Amino acid sequence: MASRYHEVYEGWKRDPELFWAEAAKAIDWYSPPDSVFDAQAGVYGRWFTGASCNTCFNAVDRHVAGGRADQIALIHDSAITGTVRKFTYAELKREVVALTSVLKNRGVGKGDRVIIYMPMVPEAAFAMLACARLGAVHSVVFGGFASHELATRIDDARPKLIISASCGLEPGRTVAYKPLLDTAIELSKHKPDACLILQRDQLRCELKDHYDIDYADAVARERAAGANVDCVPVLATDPLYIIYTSGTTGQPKGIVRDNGGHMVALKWTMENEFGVRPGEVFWAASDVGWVVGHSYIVYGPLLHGCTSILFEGKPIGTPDAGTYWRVIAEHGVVALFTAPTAFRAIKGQDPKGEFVPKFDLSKFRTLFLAGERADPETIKWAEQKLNVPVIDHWWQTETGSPMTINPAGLGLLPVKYGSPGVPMPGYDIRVLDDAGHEVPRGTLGNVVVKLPLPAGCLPTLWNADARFRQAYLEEFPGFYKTADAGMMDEDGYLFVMARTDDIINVAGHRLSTGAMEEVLSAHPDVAECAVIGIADQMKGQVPLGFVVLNAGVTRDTGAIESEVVSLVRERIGPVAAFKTVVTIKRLPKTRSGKILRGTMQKIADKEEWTMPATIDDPVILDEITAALKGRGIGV
Ligand SMILES: CCC(=O)SCCNC(=O)CCNC(=O)[C@H](O)C(C)(C)COP(=O)(O)OP(=O)(O)OC[C@H]1O[C@@H](n2cnc3c(N)ncnc32)[C@H](O)[C@@H]1OP(=O)(O)O
Repeated sequence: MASRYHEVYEGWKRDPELFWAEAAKAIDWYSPPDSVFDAQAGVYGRWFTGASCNTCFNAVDRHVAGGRADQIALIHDSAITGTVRKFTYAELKREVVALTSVLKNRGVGKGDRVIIYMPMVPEAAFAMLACARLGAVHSVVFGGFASHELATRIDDARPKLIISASCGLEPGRTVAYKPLLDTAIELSKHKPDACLILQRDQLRCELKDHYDIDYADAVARERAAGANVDCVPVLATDPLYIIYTSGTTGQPKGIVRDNGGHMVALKWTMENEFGVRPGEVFWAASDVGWVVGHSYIVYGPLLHGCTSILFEGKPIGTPDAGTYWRVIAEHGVVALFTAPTAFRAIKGQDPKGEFVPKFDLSKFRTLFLAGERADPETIKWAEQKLNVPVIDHWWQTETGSPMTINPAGLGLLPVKYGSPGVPMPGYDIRVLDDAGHEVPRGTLGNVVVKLPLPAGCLPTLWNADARFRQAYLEEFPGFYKTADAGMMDEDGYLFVMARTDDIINVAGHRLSTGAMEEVLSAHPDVAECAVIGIADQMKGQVPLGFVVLNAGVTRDTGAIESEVVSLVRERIGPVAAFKTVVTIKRLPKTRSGKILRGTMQKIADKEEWTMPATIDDPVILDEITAALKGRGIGV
C-alpha cells in the first residue's frame, strides 16, 4: 500500500488545530473544549481547554457499554510464576470500580496524588485506572528503584496514599518491596496517610496496624458491598499522572501528563502509527514504571479497545530465549513493542533463531523497537528471523508517544537502517547548531521541536514551571530541546546519534550520571568522582565510575570500590547497573576545572581522541588509560 504519510503530515502542518479537532472525535467527552488550542494558557499553551472528560471512562466503561464487555482487555502473563490471568473489559471494570471505592473511602479525591510502587501485576494497571476514575493523579515508580529514589518522589508528589505489593519477582530472586517502601517513608519528609499493600504468595509481608491496608481484603469488602463509583469528570487539562525521569541532578523531573490531549494522541497513534485495530492484541514488553508501560501497556491499547499484555518476565532466562515467541503465539499478538536490548539478549542466546519456528507466529505483523538506539545488525537479525517489518522509532518520557516512526498504519515508508523514521503530525522537528541556527540537511546538531508541543506532550513539570522552562525551552527560544543530537537527511528521516547532556541509556533505562556522582561523593573516603557511560554490547551503555580518594586514606581500594558499588545499588537501585568503579589518583580537568568526561569515555570505548587544548595536565590521561587497562577496559 502506498503510504499516506506525506499527505497526513502536510495536512497537520497546514492546520494543526483542525488535525487535532478531528483526532479528538475518537474520544468521548462530557463537554467540548472552549478552544482546541489556547496559546495563552500554561507555559507554551494548552490543548482542549475547557473540555471535560475522564480517561478511565474512555479506557474501560465505554467499551463495556459499547459491545466489548466480554472481550479480553488485559492478560497478565507471568513467565516467572508460569501463570496467566485474563480480564475481560467487564471484569476490568469490576476490579477498577472496587479499588476506586477503596481509594475514595480513604479520602482520595480529584487532584490528590497516589504513588504506585508495584511489580508487573494487573493490580498496577487497576490502580492507575482507579486513580484516573477519581480524577486523582497517579505517579508510578519503577520497582527497580530503591528507597532513596522512592523517597525523593514521595516528597515531590506528596501522595495521600501509596499502593504497593509485598514483593516483585526477578529471575532467581524475590525482591521484598515492603522494606524498601517502609524505608522510603522513613526517609521522606512527607508521610502518606496510608499504604494499600497487595500480598503476593511468593513473599508475604507484615502489615502495620492502622497504617497498611490489605489490598485484597479491602477490594473484596467493596465488591461484597456492591460499591459503585462513577467516573469523575475532569478538565482535559487536569493532570492524569506524574512520571519521574532522570534530570541532570539527583532530583528527578516530574513529567506531567494531562487527560484530554493524552487520550487524543494515544488513540491516534494506535491506529495510524502502530497499525493496530480495536479488538486486536498488542504487547508492549516494558514495565508499567516506564512511560512505555503507561502509554502502551495501559492507556493506548485500552483506549483503542485492544487486548493488552502485561508480561512479568525477561526476554531470556524465563525460561529461555523462546519466551517472547511463546507469548506472541499463545495470545495472538499482532504487534510487539520492546527495547533493542531485549532483542540483543535473545540474539545472544539463540543466534540462529532456533526457537522461532517452534511457535505459530502467523498473527504477528510488526515489531516496534524504541527506548534506545536500535543498531542495524539487531534490526536485520529480527527482520530475517521473524519475517515481519521491524520499526525503530524515537520518543521520550516527555512526549508520551512517538516523535518519529515509520507509520505502519499510514502505510510503511522505505526503511532506512539507523533511522527511527520520520516526524509524526504535531512534531516540526529541526536540527540547530549551538547558536540556534538551523543546519543543512545531513549535518549533525541539536534536535529540537518547534513549539507548541502537540497534544499528549508534557505541559510542564510538576510544581516546577521555572525548571520546565529552564530545562527545555530557554536554550533554543521557540523550540523544545530534546537534548538529543542528530541529523535529518534529504528525505526527512531523522538520525539520532547521542545525548547532549549527562543522561545515559542503560538497557532502555534513562539514567543520570550526575545523580550517580552525587551518590559516589557521599562515600566518606571519596574526595572527587566522575561517572561516564561506556558502550556495552548487551545494554547499549553501562555506567563506569572513577573515584579519587581523600588524602590519607589507606584502606584497601578494592573494598572502597565495592562499597561505592553497593551504595549506588542501595540509593538508586539495581536498575542503574553500576558495577565498575576505578580508583585513580587525579581526574583530568580543563584549566577552568571542568572534568574531561568526554575524553575519558573515548579512551574507555577505544575511540579516537585528541588532546583537549585546554587540559590542565595531559599526563593524567595516561594515568586514566593505564588504570582502565588494568581493568581490561579500553584495550
Ligand atoms: C521511548 C520512551 C522510553 O524510552 S521509555 C523506556 C523504555 N525502556 C524500557 O522499556 C526498558 C527496556 N528494558 C527492559 O525491559 C530490560 O532492561 C530487559 C531488556 C528486559 C532486561 O532486563 P534485566 O535483565 O532485568 O536487566 P536490567 O538492566 O533491566 O536490570 C538491571 C538490574 O535491575 C533489576 N531489576 C529490573 N527491573 C526490576 C524491578 N522491576 N524490580 C526490581 N529489580 C529490577 C534486575 O533484576 C537487574 O538486577 P541485577 O543487577 O541482575 O541483580
